[in-house]
Amino acid sequence: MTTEPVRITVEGETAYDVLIGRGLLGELRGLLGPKVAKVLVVHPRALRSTGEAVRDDLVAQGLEAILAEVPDGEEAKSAEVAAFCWTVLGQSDFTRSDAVVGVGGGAVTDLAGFVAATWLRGVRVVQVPTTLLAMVDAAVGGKTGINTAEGKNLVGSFHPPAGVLCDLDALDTLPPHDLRAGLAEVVKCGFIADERILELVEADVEAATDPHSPVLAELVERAVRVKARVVGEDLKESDLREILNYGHTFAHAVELVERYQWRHGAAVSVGLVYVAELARMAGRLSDADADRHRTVLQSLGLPTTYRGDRWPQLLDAMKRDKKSRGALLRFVVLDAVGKPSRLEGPDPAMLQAAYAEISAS
Ligand SMILES: NC(=O)c1ccc[n+]([C@@H]2O[C@H](COP(=O)([O-])OP(=O)(O)OC[C@H]3O[C@@H](n4cnc5c(N)ncnc54)[C@H](O)[C@@H]3O)[C@@H](O)[C@H]2O)c1
Ligand SMILES: O=C(O)C(=O)C[C@@H](O)[C@H](O)[C@H](O)COP(=O)(O)O
Ligand SMILES: [Zn+2]
Repeated sequence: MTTEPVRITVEGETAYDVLIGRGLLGELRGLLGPKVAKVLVVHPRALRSTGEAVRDDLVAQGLEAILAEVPDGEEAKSAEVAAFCWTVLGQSDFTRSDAVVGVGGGAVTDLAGFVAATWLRGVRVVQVPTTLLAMVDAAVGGKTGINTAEGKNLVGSFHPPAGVLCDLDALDTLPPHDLRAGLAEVVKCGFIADERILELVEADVEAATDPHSPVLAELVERAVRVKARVVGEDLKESDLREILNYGHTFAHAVELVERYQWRHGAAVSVGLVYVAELARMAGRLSDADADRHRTVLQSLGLPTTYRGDRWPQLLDAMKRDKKSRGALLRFVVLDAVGKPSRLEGPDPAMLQAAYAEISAS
């Protein structure tokens, strides 16, 4: 069913719209802009038919559209896959007036954004996120990138999209564990900036995890509004944008140690509990607010503990977090719900003690 979409504008040097609704494919041509003649549609293997539907729709509107099928999940975020996309663009003579469309989860939108940012030093990209996580977070805000052997998102660029289409119909085929993974980023937004998100989850967890419920639609809208406000003010993460990285210092370390076999959202869930424990130990966060992290995330079926025998590897990975400055580890912490701040250079013993608090026995 097609309904009038919610439109959220992300401000900045080149403002763009995030559309949230159902049956939105018809909006894609408009977001691509009038000058575009050729489009590269990047999609994961699992979404071949969705990629083909997008391509056929663009062709029917007189554009030349070419598919680039990439691996599912985190495997798409590699230099090799980016190089494959550059080859397709080169062999198809893509110029600066052409565009890339990313159709998929956050891994694909990160890759597609990176390919668009680097091709001819930057062409337009429109994102069509198909996971909850990509709708509320990855596809919005212009952080693009790929992984290297040493860590997550270590190569990338800030390249805002020309538009984002969050078609909630895509969630119908999303496995429940992927829906939960997306909710971890929604909950993150609740803790850093919009307590109503936490209240909605606490009031009705069934509705929060039902892709057809108006509660989930409201959660998507609220999370996108948080992200849009933050990136609209600080695209390049000079300060404010760091709050979107809440829980991610530990989360990215878990993803690397687990060789990306954990979903990003699941790792974020554990990372949120870790950093809440750290803030509690540093005397910054109350017991009640720290406990609330565990309770809300557990109620959604998200992990809140991690194996207890990986400290050296986790610490090593955390040192390469982008918020680090030289040898100084920096964390986004909360002083209270909705009051993010920073914890710089915490005592190594406290870092390890917080790990002990979340370690599975
Ligand atoms: N750039 C940012 O600001 C930002 C923000 C948050 C996360 N991320 C990145 O996003 C990635 C995680 O994204 P994700 O959680 O969407 O995972 P994902 O992209 O790995 O997708 C998960 C799986 O779901 C499949 N899939 C996608 N849509 C589907 C659908 N509608 N139905 C059925 N299957 C579907 C994919 O093919 C994949 O196998 C990570 O790499 C993370 O670093 C980036
Ligand atoms: O948009 C941001 O800024 C974020 O930090 C959002 C995060 O949820 C996201 O996982 C992001 O990709 C992390 O970026 P990184 O700079 O830590 O690699
Ligand atoms: Zn994230």
